[in-house]
Amino acid sequence: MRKITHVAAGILLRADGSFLLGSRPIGKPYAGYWEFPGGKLESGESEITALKRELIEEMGIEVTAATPWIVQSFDYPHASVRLSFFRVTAWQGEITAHEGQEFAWQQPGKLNVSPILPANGPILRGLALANVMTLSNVAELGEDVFLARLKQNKPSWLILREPQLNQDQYRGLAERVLAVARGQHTRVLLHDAIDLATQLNADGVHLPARSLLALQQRPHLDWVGASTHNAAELAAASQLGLDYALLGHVCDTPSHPDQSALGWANFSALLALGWPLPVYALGGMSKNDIALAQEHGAHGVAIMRAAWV
Ligand SMILES: Nc1nc2c([nH]c(=O)n2[C@@H]2O[C@H](COP(=O)(O)OP(=O)(O)OP(=O)(O)O)[C@@H](O)[C@H]2O)c(=O)[nH]1
Ligand SMILES: [Mg+2]
Repeated sequence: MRKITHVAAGILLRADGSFLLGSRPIGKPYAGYWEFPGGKLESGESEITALKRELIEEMGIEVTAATPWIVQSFDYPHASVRLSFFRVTAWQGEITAHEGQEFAWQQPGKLNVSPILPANGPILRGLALANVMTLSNVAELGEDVFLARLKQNKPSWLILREPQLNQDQYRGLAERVLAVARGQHTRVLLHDAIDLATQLNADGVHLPARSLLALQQRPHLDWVGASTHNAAELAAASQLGLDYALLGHVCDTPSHPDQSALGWANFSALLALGWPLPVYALGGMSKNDIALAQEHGAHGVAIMRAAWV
């Protein structure tokens, strides 16, 4: 087996959602390619320590707030790398090119520099995901109130999960929700309905764990995510190349009174295994929990009840 090179890289984020790429200096493998600043762990170093050291060395900034995000493994001709990406939201000092590299702030989905390092494709996709994933709640609100709140709140991502409805009822609801969503930039993921999502040209599908485990390959839809509860399900979602996972439930929630909560310690221990896809904390979450969830390695929070009040 090839030796694995451990790398820590930082995604510097600004409040407007833009992130920083740097060009690889002349003389290194893939010179001129764009990457996230960072570099190899020295022996005995942790990922976060390496990240802080590399960003001082390469660009003269001191990281003051960073949370673990995703872990991507990739085989290059010259090396097998395991890249631990951090979201860096605060730093001190002026960004300065210490190695003759160039820097460019970029918006998710609108890159104006190229080429990007081959391992970084999924990372750029993940950056287009909002830090809140919203789950519908027609079951409790009724359809009229739900549709009114959907127009009012305009969530950027919506999972339409209504297991109490039969197929015909769900299809009717999906058509009405999509009609609203298209006018207001809400992306809609249908729940456990790959064929329907394709027929209605929805933005994607969200799979419950049992469907995730039964799938052999990623459905051909733009966005595909899944609900997970443990390492085996996270591994299945990773292997299929899904775009995100929900992991929970983290705290007790009225929707699953019979299942015991993971708690934050188990949640972060599961995420510390290192997954190549962004993971949302699910179960008893509200927007106030975003920072806490990110400190525990999440991309953000998945919210049901609290999203519609
Ligand atoms: N820094 C960084 N490295 C990446 C990214 N994506 C990616 O595949 N890599 C790979 O990770 C490996 C290590 O990165 P590096 O060349 O920055 O390491 P370093 O700063 O310690 O460089 P040095 O060994 O010349 O001092 C390279 O094989 C590089 O191709 C990325 O986004 N950022
Ligand atoms: Mg480097």
